[in-house]
Amino acid sequence: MGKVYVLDHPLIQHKLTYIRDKNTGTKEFRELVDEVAMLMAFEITRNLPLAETTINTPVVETKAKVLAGKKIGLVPILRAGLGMVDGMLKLIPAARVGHVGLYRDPETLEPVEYYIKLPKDISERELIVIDPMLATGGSANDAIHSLKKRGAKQIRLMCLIAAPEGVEKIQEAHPDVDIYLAALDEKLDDHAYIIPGLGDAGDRLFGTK
Ligand SMILES: O=P(O)(O)OC[C@H]1O[C@H](OP(=O)(O)OP(=O)(O)O)[C@H](O)[C@@H]1O
Ligand SMILES: O=c1cc[nH]c(=O)[nH]1
Ligand SMILES: [Mg+2]
Repeated sequence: MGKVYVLDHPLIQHKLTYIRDKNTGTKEFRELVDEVAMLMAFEITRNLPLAETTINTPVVETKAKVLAGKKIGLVPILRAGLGMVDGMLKLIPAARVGHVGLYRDPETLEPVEYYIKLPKDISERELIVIDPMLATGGSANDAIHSLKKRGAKQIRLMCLIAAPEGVEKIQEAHPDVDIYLAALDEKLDDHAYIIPGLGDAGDRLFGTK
């Protein structure tokens, strides 16, 4: 079964509080999501392999470490996932970015895919699927199925906030996928919104409500 990591770094937790606050406006919300995504990228890249190289400092020749060149792909789920891409690219600037467009039908709560565009070599990349919200898990589940159908082999999922229902769904459907969160919340409400959550991530990011 996939592991669940809650990234409890104090800076992530502090910023998440302001992201949740309904009095935080669009500009600040966007900036905070960007910052938290960057901090989460720092944590999620902890296990990247290193290689040894030889360099010359101004004083002496020495052995030093460089990234071993593991290929990474970021896959935001549109729309809300877009808000986390730039923050992650600040730390992983060479990552390729694929896009999966999905929205959750407000009546059926079923995800509807409307767009997909991925780097050609996804089977060679470690993919990080990004979405601020993991609620029922339907959207992330579909996105991951879509990626696997197209050859993806190594996938991780990174979200700001998850409900236990969403985590369970991904763990059941994709036991090979580890999940990285800033918070694991209490439950879903009757409209499948996360409680306490942050409201509608896409609307708050793009000011559409
Ligand atoms: O786990 P689920 O129950 O599937 O819900 C989570 C999905 O809902 C939100 O997207 P939404 O459908 O609001 O689309 P948007 O990003 O375009 O606003 C969110 O960004 C996730 O993609
Ligand atoms: O709480 C939720 C659930 C789904 N999508 C959101 O944006 N927020
Ligand atoms: Mg939305």
